[in-house]
Amino acid sequence: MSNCKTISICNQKGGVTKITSTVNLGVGLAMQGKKVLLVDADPQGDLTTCLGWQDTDSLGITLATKLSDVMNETMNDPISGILHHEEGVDLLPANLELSAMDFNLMNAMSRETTLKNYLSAVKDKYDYVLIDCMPSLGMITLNALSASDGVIIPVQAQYLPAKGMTQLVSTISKVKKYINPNIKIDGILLTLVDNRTNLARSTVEASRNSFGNQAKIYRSQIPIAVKAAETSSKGKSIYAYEPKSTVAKAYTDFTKEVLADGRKKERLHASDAR
Ligand SMILES: Nc1ncnc2c1ncn2[C@@H]1O[C@H](COP(=O)(O)OP(=O)(O)OP(=O)(O)O)[C@@H](O)[C@H]1O
Repeated sequence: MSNCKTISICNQKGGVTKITSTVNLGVGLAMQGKKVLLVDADPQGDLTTCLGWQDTDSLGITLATKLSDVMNETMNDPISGILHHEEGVDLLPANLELSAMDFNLMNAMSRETTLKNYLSAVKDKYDYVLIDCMPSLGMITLNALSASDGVIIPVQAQYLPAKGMTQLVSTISKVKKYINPNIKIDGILLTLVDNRTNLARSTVEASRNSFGNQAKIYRSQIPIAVKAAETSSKGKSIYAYEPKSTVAKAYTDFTKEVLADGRKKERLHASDAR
């Protein structure tokens, strides 16, 4: 059995730092010696451009290619087309071709598990697969959830998207019931936190109160900072761009929490096996 853990970074609300968190968690895990594959599951290809591949249209092989290969049973080399970033993470990129897949998957034999089937061919090469989900709950996101052991939900602390969260939690519950019994919400990551004001502090507290019963809220919070916003145009993680920043420190702490969850799971498996 593969020891790889697959995590979807998911929230159907846009602009909550899904991409930034995927990059910095991924590179953070790689810095701790883990082998990491990032999967861009958004046709906008923003994770791909954020990591430095600006011209996404020129990419010959993307996630769309891999999903088509699974559907048409034409997969020859699952690893081909995976890109290597200089900070030690691999990337399965995306571009606009992925937008057609939401429709194409509708008619596929195992439409919800096509991505899972692809990942099963590459998982043994990685410790973590992180899937950056698009801000909607369509077929591609359903495929991401069906392939995942865990979900991390970045939430902008200043807003209380209670309704959106309810929808997402209910979708994850349905995926668990009908498709993927192993999935669990690993936790909620409070992002874009501005701790300088009383209002911000009280909204973080309110977020804890309103989401705390749905899932764990990570102790680490990602502060709002211009330097973090700048990384998306630099093709780098925050550790390479501004290693001493509060955001780099916050993502390092968050990475440690994610690793600690992984170790807890390993211990549980080991004691189950005894
Ligand atoms: N800690 C931060 N402080 C300030 N700005 C940030 C921070 N992290 C990310 N940003 C900026 O916030 C915006 C949204 O971040 P990001 O693109 O990661 O969100 P997203 O949820 O993936 O968006 P989308 O839903 O469009 O895919 C980007 O412009 C990004 O550069």
